Order: sequence, then structure tokens, then C-alpha cells
Amino acid sequence: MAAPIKVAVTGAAGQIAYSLLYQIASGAVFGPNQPVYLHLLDIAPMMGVLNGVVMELADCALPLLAGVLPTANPEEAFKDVAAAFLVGSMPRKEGMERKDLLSANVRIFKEQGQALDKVARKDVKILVVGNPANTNALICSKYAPSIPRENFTAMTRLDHNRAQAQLADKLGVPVRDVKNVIIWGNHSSTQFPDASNALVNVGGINKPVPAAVNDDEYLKTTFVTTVQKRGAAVIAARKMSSALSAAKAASDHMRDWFLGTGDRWVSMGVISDGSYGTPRDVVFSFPVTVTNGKWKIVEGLTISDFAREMLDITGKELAEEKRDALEVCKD
Ligand SMILES: NC(=O)C1=CN([C@@H]2O[C@H](COP(=O)(O)OP(=O)(O)OC[C@H]3O[C@@H](n4cnc5c(N)ncnc54)[C@H](O)[C@@H]3O)[C@@H](O)[C@H]2O)C=CC1
Ligand SMILES: O=C([O-])CC(=O)C(=O)O
Repeated sequence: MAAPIKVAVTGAAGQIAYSLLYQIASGAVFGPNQPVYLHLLDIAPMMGVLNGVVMELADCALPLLAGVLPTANPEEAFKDVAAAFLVGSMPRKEGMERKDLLSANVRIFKEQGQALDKVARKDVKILVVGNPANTNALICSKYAPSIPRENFTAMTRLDHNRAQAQLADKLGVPVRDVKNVIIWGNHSSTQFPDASNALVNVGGINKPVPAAVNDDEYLKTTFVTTVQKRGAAVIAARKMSSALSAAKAASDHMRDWFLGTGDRWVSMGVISDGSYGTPRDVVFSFPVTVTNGKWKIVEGLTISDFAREMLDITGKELAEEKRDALEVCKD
């Protein structure tokens, strides 16, 4: 058995964490031979609730859980961590866009960037879940200059999983038989869910999804808008934002980052190098593969005129969010 790694989860008394903590502590993220020491951060008024979560984690009697540290102090939470799930922040309510959370949430990521910079391992892998996730990840990285920018990522895996599930449903196949969908851009209603390179396994042979669906109009309209608006649809139904599926997506993202993607690609919000004509220095969701703990943007894909337009819209929004966030962080 390997030595335990320290893993931070912020917003640990909240909804997403309530599903996520079990997945991390049961081995679904770092593997069945990797013990974890959980550092759980929330704000001071939530320490009572957090203690209840700590009790429940103990009551799960999980063999891989080496210890739990509940705290309201970011520097204690991030001390020597190898992975950090930054979930803690305000969720949106019905009628809001995720960027409406910017002024309330972005300062949290400034402060946590500063704390990570001081005390985390320099190879820490950071996943920002709290919205607006792409821009919060950018700000977190800006305030943690001693940690490589590649180590800061934002979660678009929930959108990726939603897109995969929509296509599997349309094709009447199990979700595992669909791969290589792409979420481009922002985790917002401007994101571009793209099925043009997706593959479906039919009788052991991979076929292009566009040919199998044989309905370009659907792929450009209903498919795109359903995925773009799925978060809002869950809020309208549940009166609270996605939590079970968000926790599953966070587990998928970190597992693939640590353990690799194998023969498929996944969508991750990563710092843009300008690939595919996107704005540089924003956190943009791309198709990536991961080997040996390092992500790499999938290169050489053809971008149609339709895709170009969609990429430009979401890129423009990210550039605007960046400008607004930098303004908020000035004071
Ligand atoms: N990227 C994505 O795909 C998704 C992102 N989200 C976002 O995740 C975030 C969390 O959602 P939920 O867990 O449902 O919210 P929640 O309200 O149930 O839990 C948030 C927790 O964060 C804590 N918190 C607030 N400020 C904090 C700080 N400075 N440090 C540490 N903890 C802090 C709160 O006290 C609360 O316990 C929201 O911003 C939501 O919009 C949700 C679903 C998907
Ligand atoms: O929609 C929201 O506000 C929560 C979220 O990010 C999602 O479900 O994708």
C-alpha cells in the first residue's frame, strides 16, 4: 500500500462535497491502493455541520481513509496537499447565469490561490468546481505564481458527461459506447458541446457519431442547447444546483488527471495557449489526453465554420469574464 496523500476539499460542508467525499475516500478517484488524508475546508459558521460530515466519514469505516482534518483555515487545509478540489463558493439560483456569481465568488479564489502558493506541494493538481469555474481557476492561478499554471484546471467534465449521455440516449446505446465528445470554452450557456469527432461503438467497431445520428440539424441545435442549459434545467427541477452529477464529474476529472485517459479524450478547462484560435491566457475547455499526470490538448482537429463561430462566442465571454474578475480582485 502506498503512503497516504493529502487531498483538500473546500466547501466540504456543502452539497457537492457530500457526494464527493465518499468517492474520494472509497478509492474511486486515486485508485484502490492509494490511501488519502482528507483536509476539509469550510467557513467558520459551518464547522458544526462539517463535524457531522466528519462523523459520517468515520462511520463509513473506509479502509483507504487515513485521516480527516476539518478546518476553517485555508493555509491549514492546503498544507502539503497533492490534490485540491475547490468547490466552496456560492451556487446560483433559478434565473441567474453562472457569471452573476463572479463578484461574490472570485475573491474566494484569490485568497485560496494565495494560500495554495504558500503551503501546497508545487506539483499539486487543482480542480476548480465553484462557479464561474473557468475564471475562478484563472484567478486562483494568478495568485499562486509559484505553482505551474498547468496545475490549475476548471471543471467542464459535467458538461462532457451530459453530452455523452445525450448522444447515447439519441443512439439508443449504453453511455460507455460513446466517446470523444468535446466541450469547448466556458462552463456557461455559451459553451460549445461538439459531437463532430465523437465515436460510437457499434458491434466492436468505432463509427463517427454524426453519421450514426444522421441528423446534423439536431447536433447543431437541440443537442447543443440541451447540454448548454442542463444545469439550469436541474435547478428549475430541484430548486438546488446539480450535486450528485457534479461530484461524479469532479471524481472523473481528477481520476483521469492522476491515472490517465487511455484511448479516449476528455474535456478539461485548462490555460489556453491559443490553440484553435482561442484567446490566450484564459481557462478554456479543450479536448485533452492525459499521460503520466500531464494533460495535452488534442491537436489537428478540423474546425467547421459553425464551430468557429461557436468557439469565438465562448472565447469572447471568457475574455470579458477575465476583465471583470481582474477588476473585482483589484481591491
Ligand atoms: N463546474 C461545475 O460543473 C459545477 C459547479 N458548481 C458550483 O459548485 C459550487 C458549490 O456548489 P454546492 O456544493 O452545491 O453549494 P453549497 O452551497 O451546497 O456548498 C458550498 C459550500 O461552500 C462553503 N463555502 C463558502 N465560502 C467558502 C470559502 N471561502 N471557503 C470554503 N468554503 C466555503 C459554504 O459554506 C458551503 O458549505 C457552486 O459555485 C456551484 O455553482 C455546481 C455544479 C457543477
Ligand atoms: O448550473 C449551475 O449553476 C450548476 C452547474 O454549474 C451545473 O449544473 O452545471
